Amino acid sequence: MEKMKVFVAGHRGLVGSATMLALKNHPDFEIVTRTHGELDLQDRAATRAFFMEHRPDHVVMCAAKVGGILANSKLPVEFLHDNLRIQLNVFDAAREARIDRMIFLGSSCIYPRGCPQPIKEEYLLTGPLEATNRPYALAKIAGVESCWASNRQYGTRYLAMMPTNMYGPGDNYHLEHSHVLPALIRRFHEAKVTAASSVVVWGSGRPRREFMYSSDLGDAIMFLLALPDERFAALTHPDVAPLINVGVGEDVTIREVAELVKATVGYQGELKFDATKPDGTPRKLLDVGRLAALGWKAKTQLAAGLQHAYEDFLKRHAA
Ligand SMILES: NC(=O)C1=CN([C@@H]2O[C@H](COP(=O)(O)OP(=O)(O)OC[C@H]3O[C@@H](n4cnc5c(N)ncnc54)[C@H](OP(=O)(O)O)[C@@H]3O)[C@@H](O)[C@H]2O)C=CC1
Ligand SMILES: C[C@H]1O[C@H](OP(=O)(O)OP(=O)(O)OC[C@H]2O[C@@H](n3cnc4c(=O)[nH]c(N)nc43)[C@H](O)[C@@H]2O)[C@@H](O)[C@@H](O)C1=O
Repeated sequence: MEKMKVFVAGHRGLVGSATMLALKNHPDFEIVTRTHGELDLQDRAATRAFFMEHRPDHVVMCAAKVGGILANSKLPVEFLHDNLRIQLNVFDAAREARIDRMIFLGSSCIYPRGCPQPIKEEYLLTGPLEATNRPYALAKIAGVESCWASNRQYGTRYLAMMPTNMYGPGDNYHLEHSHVLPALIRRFHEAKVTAASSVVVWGSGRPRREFMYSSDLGDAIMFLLALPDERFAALTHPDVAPLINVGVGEDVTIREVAELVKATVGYQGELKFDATKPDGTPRKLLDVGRLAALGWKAKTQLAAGLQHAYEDFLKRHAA
């Protein structure tokens, strides 16, 4: 059987590297990658040339401008425009190169701030968005519509996956710009090393988040890539929004997860909540029934995932 050529865009990021790990030894796939330095997806002509030359059978679109709550709040123009530009270039090039299948990565923040929980795919565009990440969410919603419009107009099979908050090996551990878990892993670790008496946790500690270990997302992407054609086609039928949630099905408060990170790192001091920092959306627990009905479920428990993530942090940053 001929191998399926898959372009993993953003293969060195948190999600892209987990996707690479899941695909690596699969005999049915030939993987194509380009680093950001080799191919800037904001460069329209270069993106087009790459797609026309390589004509992959499938694209896994993990390349994006990504960051935590503060990065999103401070750089709204970049989070909107960079993501829109990358997406327009990739979707247009994919159309010209007649790419039939794509998995586009969105995020659970595309759903309305106040929507019922757990969040079903059909709640998209039923209410106002959370202000701290509205520009990013709007870019991602445009990506969902690009998938759907292309499926309707050109008969493609483009699917948008909406993952919950991710963490795992190779995460961004920047103290200001990263997501909550890598930031807390680093802050608790540094507090342990310096014997600091307390660690700052942003916001009130009351928001709830659902956290998924990145290798589980790699596994879910692999599962969808390997679905038989007719089952993948059912998810991308032009009459249905091509949207599928991916998460673990349960959430915790930020205070609870901070306590878990503290225990994982082995820090003995106190937590101090910084109310000057934004809480963001109060809750965004995904309904993962659609993916479960296909036969996929996340495997990694939060405590075990945090342990692996901390070990990875130690290896990369604290040697
Ligand atoms: N992390 C999370 O909690 C979540 C992530 N997601 C989604 O998953 C996807 C991947 O996120 P994640 O892996 O965390 O993000 P990362 O920031 O870890 O990785 C993003 C990747 O995209 C690459 N990239 C960025 N801009 C360009 C560009 N102009 N041209 C080429 N490559 C580019 C980056 O390369 P470089 O670093 O060299 O710039 C990097 O390899 C995103 O779509 C995100 O929305 C969804 C939900 C949660
Ligand atoms: C994946 C997702 O990620 C972002 O949305 P978010 O879920 O709000 O992400 P976050 O991880 O930054 O924060 C989660 C919660 O945690 C609290 N918190 C405590 N202490 C720290 C801390 O030290 N750093 C950070 N970043 N947050 C902290 C923080 O105040 C908030 O209440 C968007 O990019 C969005 O677009 C998106 O898709």
